[in-house]
Amino acid sequence: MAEVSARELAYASLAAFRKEGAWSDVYLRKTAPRAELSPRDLALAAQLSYGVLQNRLLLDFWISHFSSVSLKKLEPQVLDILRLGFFQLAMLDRVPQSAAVNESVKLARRHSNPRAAGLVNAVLRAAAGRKDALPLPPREPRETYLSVLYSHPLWYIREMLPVLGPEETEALLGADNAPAPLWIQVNSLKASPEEVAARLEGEGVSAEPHPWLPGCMKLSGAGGLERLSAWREGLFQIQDPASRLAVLAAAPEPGFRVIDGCAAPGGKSFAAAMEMKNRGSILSCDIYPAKLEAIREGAGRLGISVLETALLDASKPEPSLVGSADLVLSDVPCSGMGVIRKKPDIRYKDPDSLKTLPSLQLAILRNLSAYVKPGSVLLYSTCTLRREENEAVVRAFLDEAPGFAPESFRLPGLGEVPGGMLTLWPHRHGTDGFFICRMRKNI
Ligand SMILES: C[S@@+](CC[C@H](N)C(=O)[O-])C[C@H]1O[C@@H](n2cnc3c(N)ncnc32)[C@H](O)[C@@H]1O
Repeated sequence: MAEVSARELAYASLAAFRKEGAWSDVYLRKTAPRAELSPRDLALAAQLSYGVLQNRLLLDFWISHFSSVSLKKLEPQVLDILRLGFFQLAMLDRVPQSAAVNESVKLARRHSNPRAAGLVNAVLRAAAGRKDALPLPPREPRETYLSVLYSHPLWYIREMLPVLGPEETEALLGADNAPAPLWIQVNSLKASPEEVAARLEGEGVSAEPHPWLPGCMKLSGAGGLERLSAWREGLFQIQDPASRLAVLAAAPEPGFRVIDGCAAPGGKSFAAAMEMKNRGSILSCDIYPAKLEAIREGAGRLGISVLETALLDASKPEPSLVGSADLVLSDVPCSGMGVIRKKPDIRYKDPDSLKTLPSLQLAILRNLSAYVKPGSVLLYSTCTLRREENEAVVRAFLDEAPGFAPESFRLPGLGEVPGGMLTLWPHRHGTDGFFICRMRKNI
C-alpha cells in the first residue's frame, strides 16, 4: 500500500472495521508502516478514523438530515465516505471546507461509482460552510439525545442513567470522547521520575507529573515510543493511573508470591514487580501463547527478573497452585467500556456478545480464589463501568465464598476506600473507567 493519502488510509481502516470488526488502532498500527505517509498525514489518518468512530451516531444524524437517500439505502462504503466528509466539515478546523468536499468526492469515485460521487458532492456541499449551524438532535427523550450527541449506544446510556443520573451521565459521555492522555509509570527499578523526565525532555518529549499519583507522568510529543532511548532501556511503561491504582490497592510487598491470572500484556504484573522491588516471585498467566511472549519481552525490557509466565486458563483449576499465593490478581476479560476514550470502537460491540461475560468473570474469580493462601489477598478488577461485570460478579462470588470478605484500602490521592470496592470514572478521576475490589481470605 505505497503512497496512499491520509484519507484513503482512514477510509481503509473504517472499511476494515465495518467488514472484519478490525479495531481502528490495531489496523492503523499494522497498516501505517506500509502506507509510507509523512508523520503529519499519519496523524491526520488516525484523527479521521478515530473521529468518525467517536462521533458516528452524530455524523449519521447529520447525514440523514442532508441526504435525500435514507441511511439504510446508502451503500456502506458511501456512508463511510460521507461520515469522513462530515467529520472534516463539522469537527476539524484545519481542513478547508472545499478540501473536505473534494477529497470525499474523489474517495467516492474510487470506491463506488460516479452517481455515488454526485450524491456525496451534493450532500456535503449542502452542509459546507454551516459548521456552526448544523442541527442538533431533539432534547427529548433525553436518552436518545445523549446517545446521538455523544455517539454512545442507547443500551449503554440506559445502563448508566440510573447509576449516575442525567448530568453525570452526560459528563461521562463527554469524557469518553475527550482525547486520552498518554500516561507513563516510571520504572522505579531503574530510574527516578526526575531522571526519566530529564531523559525524555532531552529527546524532545515533555513529561508532566500526575497531580496526585507518584511516579506517573503525562507525555506530550512522544510519537513512536521505539525512537525513545528511555523506552528502549525500560525506564518506564505505558500505564493509565487506574491500572496502577489497582496494583496499589492490591499492595504487593517485596518477597510476595504473586499470581496474575489474566496477565497479558503484563502491565499489572510489571507494576507489582516494581512495588516488590524485584524480590519474590510473580507467575503471569494468560491463555494466548503469543501474549505470554509479549509479557516476557516487556519484563526483559524493564529489567524484571522475578516474573515467570504460564499458559493457563484462569477458569480451570491448576492443582499445583492451590493455596500458594500471597496475592492473586484477577484482572478479568471484560467489555472494556471504561476505555472508550482510547478505543472509540468499543462502544459499538454487540451487547448480546457481552451477555456471557459475567459468568466467565465469575468462573475465573472463583477458580483463582483457590490459589490464595489463607489470610492473603485476592484482587478483582475490570476496565469497565458496567455493574453486572463489577459489583454483581463480586457479590455473586462473595455469596458462594464466605471465606472471603471485602477489605478497605488506601490509595494516593483518593485516601481511604471503605468497603473495599472502588469505581474509577473518567469524568471524576480523569482516569480510565475501572473497577477494583480487594478481598481477604480468612485464616
Ligand atoms: C484485561 S486483560 C488483562 C490486562 C493485564 N492484567 C494488564 O494489566 O496488562 C485480560 C486478559 O485476560 C486474558 N484471558 C482471557 N480469557 C482468559 C482465561 N480464560 N484465562 C486466562 N487469561 C484469559 C486475555 O488474553 C487478556 O490478555
